[in-house]
Amino acid sequence: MKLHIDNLHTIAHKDSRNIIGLMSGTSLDGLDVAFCKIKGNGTETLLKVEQFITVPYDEAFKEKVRKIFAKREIDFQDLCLLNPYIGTEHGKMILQCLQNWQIEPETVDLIASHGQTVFHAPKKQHRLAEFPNGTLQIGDGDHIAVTTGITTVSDFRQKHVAAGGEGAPLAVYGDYYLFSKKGENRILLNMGGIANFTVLPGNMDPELIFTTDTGPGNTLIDAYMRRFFRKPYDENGEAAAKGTVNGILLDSLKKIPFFDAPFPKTTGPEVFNFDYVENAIQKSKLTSLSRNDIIATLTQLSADTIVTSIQKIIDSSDQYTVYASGGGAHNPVLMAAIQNQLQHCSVKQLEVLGVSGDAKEAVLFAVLANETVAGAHMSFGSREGVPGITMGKISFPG
Ligand SMILES: Nc1ncnc2c1ncn2[C@@H]1O[C@H](COP(=O)(O)OP(=O)(O)OP(=O)(O)O)[C@@H](O)[C@H]1O
Ligand SMILES: CC(=O)N[C@H]1[C@@H]2OC[C@@H](O2)[C@@H](O)[C@@H]1O[C@H](C)C(=O)O
Repeated sequence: MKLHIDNLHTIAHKDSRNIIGLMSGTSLDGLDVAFCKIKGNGTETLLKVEQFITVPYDEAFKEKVRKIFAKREIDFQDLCLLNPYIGTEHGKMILQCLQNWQIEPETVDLIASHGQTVFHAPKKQHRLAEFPNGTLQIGDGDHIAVTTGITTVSDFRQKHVAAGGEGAPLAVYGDYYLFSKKGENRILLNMGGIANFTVLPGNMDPELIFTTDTGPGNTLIDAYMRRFFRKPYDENGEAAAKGTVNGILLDSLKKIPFFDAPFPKTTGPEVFNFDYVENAIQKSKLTSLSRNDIIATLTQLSADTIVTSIQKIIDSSDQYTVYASGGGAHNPVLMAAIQNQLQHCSVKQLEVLGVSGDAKEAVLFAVLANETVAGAHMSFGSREGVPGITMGKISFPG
């Protein structure tokens, strides 16, 4: 019975660990799989991303998840069944990736699985005094471990909540360990379904790092593209570029409690969804607005709320470099709208730091699992939203 613990002990003491990081984000585009070699831990972490792929979800898979995704009312059986189903499917996808990459499963030390967020309910959003922050990720780790035969670390967000956080953003830990640079003030901006950023001051003081979600990244654009253009997203911002931003709709979209709530804060498609946009359109009496104008306005909303959030946090006299990642970094209209408003910052792609912006979140979970097995205690001081903890639950395959 000691066997698994002995194995884990060996992994913890290895010079270099092979860890597969997995992320299935709010965009539901697919499973991001990053095969990483990681040495050291904490600020001494050395990372090499050996392989990366997004395994696309087929429509049937997406439909199954959408039945319960970010919904207040669901069929409880769907939730119960999807938890093992997603875990097993993710396990099978990993085995296929390993086969394609000609990597023997036995050489993988750990899988680090985020799972699929199905509901995110921070206290600031649910406002039920007797309940804490809540967040739920499914795609059970035991099923991944048994399917692949590889020890799996999963369900990272619960510890963050237990330690007083909202369960997100967790990127801040990976950002600090991998991308902090003495002498350069950095902002790591990720634009997935939801956008978030981490402020990494050039003095490396962990007490001064900061992170928050800002609101929509691509989730609203995607929802509108799906409904009206029958496309999964606005490829290269083409629809946005053909439209004109409507100021009245933009103002109406900004009038929700999330944008007035104090930082740090987190959110999800429970708030930023099709109905929220429809309500704003109805309230502004703009029902005949062209579809391209709506996409242009939604793109501007993402840019404005990202920029406003950054401006509220950093000192305008400080120079920052912004490193953008996530699918939104591929949208030139969104990127230009951000750069135009952040004149004193230079906005670059994360790739210039040697890590693919698409792989960043999957890599993050590999780094977090590395901390779970080999990390020492890190203190981030009293900064809200960044408790000094390790995260994740360990599932043995046998
Ligand atoms: N070429 C492109 N042009 C415009 N948008 C793009 C492009 N490529 C990807 N995207 C956008 O990026 C989205 C996927 O981003 P990403 O994979 O970072 O999100 P996610 O990880 O699912 O979300 P989150 O980080 O919120 O959990 C797509 O749904 C699309 O909106
Ligand atoms: C609850 C949840 O899944 N949140 C995601 C989501 O997607 C982006 C943003 O909202 C972020 O806060 C988080 O993911 C990243 C990986 C994070 O925790 O940093």
